[in-house]
Amino acid sequence: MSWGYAANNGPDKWADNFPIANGPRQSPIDIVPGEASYDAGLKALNLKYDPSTCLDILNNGHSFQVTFVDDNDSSTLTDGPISGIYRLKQFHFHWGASDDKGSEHTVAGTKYPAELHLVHWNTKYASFGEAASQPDGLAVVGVFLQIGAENANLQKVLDAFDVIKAKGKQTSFADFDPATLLPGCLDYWTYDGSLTTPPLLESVTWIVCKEPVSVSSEQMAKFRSLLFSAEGEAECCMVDNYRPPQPLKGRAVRASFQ
Ligand SMILES: NS(=O)(=O)c1c2ccccc2cc2ccccc12
Ligand SMILES: [Zn+2]
Repeated sequence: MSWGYAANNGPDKWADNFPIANGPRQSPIDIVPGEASYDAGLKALNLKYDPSTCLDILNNGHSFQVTFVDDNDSSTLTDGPISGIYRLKQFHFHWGASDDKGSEHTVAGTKYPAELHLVHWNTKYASFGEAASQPDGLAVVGVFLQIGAENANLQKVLDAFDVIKAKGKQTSFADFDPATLLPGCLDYWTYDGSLTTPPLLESVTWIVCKEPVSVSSEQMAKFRSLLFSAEGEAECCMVDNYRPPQPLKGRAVRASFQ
């Protein structure tokens, strides 16, 4: 039985096969703005993405992801809370069965309907896979989605869903600029954490933007048209693919803004 988000293989069961699920730096967390400490030493995020590195879009059975060519420094994250150069590998989302839940991080208990994750790896390591096992190997930028106006940039991604409805489906996806999914203001909270899905490796510097971007309720319905299940299996809607907040265990959450 592989991991998932159902009652029999979901977040409460992950520790059975991945004991790190109860580790000291697990993600996501509830971010309490009043308890975050402003750090004047934190630099502004420097995200430089090249749309020509966009490769394909895949339904991996847990979410969908847009993958990028990462054999050069065309699409990178630098500055912010990290040192060195981190390359963009993929982005994906987490969302709920209804608009009142879906994000992984929460803000003083507030859940957003969805959360975007832009996954980057530290080029001091030879590959993504090697970086994923290092405490400073990965950096994920999280962006909350809130219900509002239709997001025309996001729509380009949603328009590809019809051909990746089932688990394992993949199609080419070119010339997409993920920077168009970022909020205008890049103020952020940052803390040391983990992948929010098995293997839950504690190798992620989390960078969570304070400002959400908009998504319409109709667009949220489109997210929910994807399937966890593969072709030929009983159809299972891809919804509620989020891990709930985990214990902070003494970690500091820093803010790049006052
Ligand atoms: N939710 S997540 O960003 O932790 C995450 C990854 C994070 C770092 C590296 C690889 C990751 C792959 C994921 C694949 C599916 C869902 C979340 C994933
Ligand atoms: Zn994620």
